[in-house]
Amino acid sequence: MSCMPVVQFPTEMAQCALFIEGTPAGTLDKPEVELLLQKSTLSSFGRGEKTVTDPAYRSGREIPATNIGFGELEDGGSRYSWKLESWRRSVVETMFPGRQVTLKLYKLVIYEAGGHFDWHMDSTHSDSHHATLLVGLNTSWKGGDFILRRNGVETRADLRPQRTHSYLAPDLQAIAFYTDMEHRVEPVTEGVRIVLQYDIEVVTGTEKEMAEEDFGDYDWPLDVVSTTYSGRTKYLGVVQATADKTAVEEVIDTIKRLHTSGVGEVGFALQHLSRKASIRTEFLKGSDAYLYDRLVRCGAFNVTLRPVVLVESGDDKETSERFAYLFGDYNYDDDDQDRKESRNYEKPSRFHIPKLSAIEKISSQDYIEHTGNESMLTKYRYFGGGMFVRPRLSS
Ligand SMILES: O=C(O)CCC(=O)C(=O)O
Ligand SMILES: [Fe+2]
Repeated sequence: MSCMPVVQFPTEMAQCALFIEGTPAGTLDKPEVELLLQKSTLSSFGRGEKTVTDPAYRSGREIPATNIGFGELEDGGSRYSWKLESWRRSVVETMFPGRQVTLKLYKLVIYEAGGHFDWHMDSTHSDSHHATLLVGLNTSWKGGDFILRRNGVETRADLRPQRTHSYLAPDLQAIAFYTDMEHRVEPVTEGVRIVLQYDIEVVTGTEKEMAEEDFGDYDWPLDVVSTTYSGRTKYLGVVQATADKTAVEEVIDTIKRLHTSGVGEVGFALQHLSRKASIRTEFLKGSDAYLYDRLVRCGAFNVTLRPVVLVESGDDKETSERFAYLFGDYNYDDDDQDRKESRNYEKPSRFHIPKLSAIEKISSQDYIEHTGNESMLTKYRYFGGGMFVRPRLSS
């Protein structure tokens, strides 16, 4: 098992003060609901390249990050920054081991009775934005469960504060998930549901080196992740959909066998979707990151990542076969710079992709129509990637 696509964790009630446009609006454990409602605007969402409002699809209100401030009620220390750092660590340990990540507040969302948000993947706000963190504030509501879906497996999460012991104050609930996880918010039937939403960004290159100098080394080896995670997760369905060690060893053996039998290159689809520009080793997630790591570490392979496109062989959904081709090789405008630069890269043959693959998902009309919080320019849309494995020539 490796880095997890979703993690839920409790976080102690924080008494840090909340400000909206500079006006005190209570604390995270006692927000001024009326004021928050007053300061909020109707939420829209992305429908392809357009941003629209449609209460049948999404009904809710929001306050953008630029209008939100945090402070301390009590003297000493910086409670909000401590909270933020503890959330960040929880996310790194479980979802991005060995990476440096930052949390950026995106907005505060409010759902009153009737409020809901139908299935979507979150729109991404930069090439390094790879996951979302939600923290439910201490208000009371009924309904409004948060449902995640991956490979057809649905998991339910409740962001209402929860008590671990009758004599303790309830904990706030946080949940983080990769942006390409489909999710929805069920209708709230009573009360008001208020959630802080953060973009989780993966820091790379020189930015990363600077951050490491500042904060020391927070990197955790992949193998501790399963231990860290097992105490926390309820998401068995999702866990099973990620790679396990045995499966990875089998994949390695199979690739070696294919290479020995004369196959020059073995290609397969990445499990996780991202922007085309984010199909890079430093942004690999979940089982993709784990598998890549194993393939490279075993020393026998050269591994490349490429954007791929899905092509179906026939009109009939049941009998047609799905193949992936390198982006640019199949009736596509050949303006992809990466590809031009890799002219000496020999074309791999097309490869099969399984029925439930993520790449198939983004080809569906449903996905094209719903792109999260806002519209997505075509170049920023979710894209499928492929991992291509050649034998490493021994010198
Ligand atoms: O309110 C929530 O739990 C999350 C809402 C959501 O999915 C979104 O705003 O993208
Ligand atoms: Fe979302």
